[in-house]
Amino acid sequence: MLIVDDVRKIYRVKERSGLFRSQWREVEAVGGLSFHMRPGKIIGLLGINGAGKTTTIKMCSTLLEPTDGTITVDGYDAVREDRQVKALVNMIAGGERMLYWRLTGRENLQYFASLYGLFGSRMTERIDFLLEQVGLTEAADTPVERYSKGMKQRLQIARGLINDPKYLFLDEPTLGLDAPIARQLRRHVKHLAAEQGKAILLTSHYIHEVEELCDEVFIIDKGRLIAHDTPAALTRMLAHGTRLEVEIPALSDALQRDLQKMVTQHGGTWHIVETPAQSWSVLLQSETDMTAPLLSLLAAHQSPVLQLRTQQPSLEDVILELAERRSA
Ligand SMILES: Nc1ncnc2c1ncn2[C@@H]1O[C@H](COP(=O)(O)OP(=O)(O)OP(=O)(O)O)[C@@H](O)[C@H]1O
Repeated sequence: MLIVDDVRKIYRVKERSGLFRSQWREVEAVGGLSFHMRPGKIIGLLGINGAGKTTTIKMCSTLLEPTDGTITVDGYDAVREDRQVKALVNMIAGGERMLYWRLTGRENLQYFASLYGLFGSRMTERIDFLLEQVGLTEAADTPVERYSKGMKQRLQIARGLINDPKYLFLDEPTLGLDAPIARQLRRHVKHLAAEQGKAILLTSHYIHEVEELCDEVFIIDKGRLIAHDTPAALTRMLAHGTRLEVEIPALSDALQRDLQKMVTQHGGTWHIVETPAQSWSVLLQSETDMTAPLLSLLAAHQSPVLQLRTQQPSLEDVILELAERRSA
């Protein structure tokens, strides 16, 4: 298990305070964060304001030392026993950092393998296996500068798996990827956890991605934990109300007046979302379910219902609600 226990990180930043003077200012990037990573589980780290996600990942992967608190990985201390910890962890960042463009995919992997002390036939076997796993066997000997975005991202995955880490950190892994490639990558991440038992920590600005992949979500604001649960429980706990979208062929003044009356009685709101040719689409929001009164109102106006959809609140609504509360 990877255990982050009450970890703080303070950066010291030098700032000019006059023409010839400068002074040090402290920035608390992470302030007393605790969580666990377990085999086969994917946890999501979602941030609100300058949350400290990247700093946390860097501390867990031994690239930065915490100012306070401890990180232990299978019993090894991430600061004192960083060599043992390095063998157990790895990080995959989105974008195109960390790859050497002039080298081929295989050469890139050979370089990173050598950093982990892998040489000879063990290295060749591992690289062949990973190239196969990410579907780059054919392109293995092509320079990376000729790879597409999706191929570079798959090579990043192979790079992050070179030491067969038990704990894997994915920092914005789908950043800038086209939808089909991002979907393929999400499938791969699920597979790594479910089939290979990797413990995965994911940060992403795409909240639907976190919702789809993560067993648990930690929401942090300015380096502090403000909510932690499964995506479903967080959604139930925080996002209130229901949304109804109804499509009708006509929206008379009389119907608009009665709709307004009904919505006011339920303490809700309504507005027209789109007006495709020959129909009207209306979105209604309230704390209580308005389906039954809406249908009887439409029946009273002899208005056919072309479509009726109920939208449940999403994790995205939860994050927006939390962000609003915290800036209020
Ligand atoms: N090297 C550094 N020196 C000083 N301050 C830093 C440094 N790195 C990060 N910070 C500050 O620490 C805070 C947390 O930064 P961090 O990059 O960890 O957050 P993040 O959640 O990953 O942000 P984002 O989602 O914008 O990438 C921010 O206020 C940032 O300005």
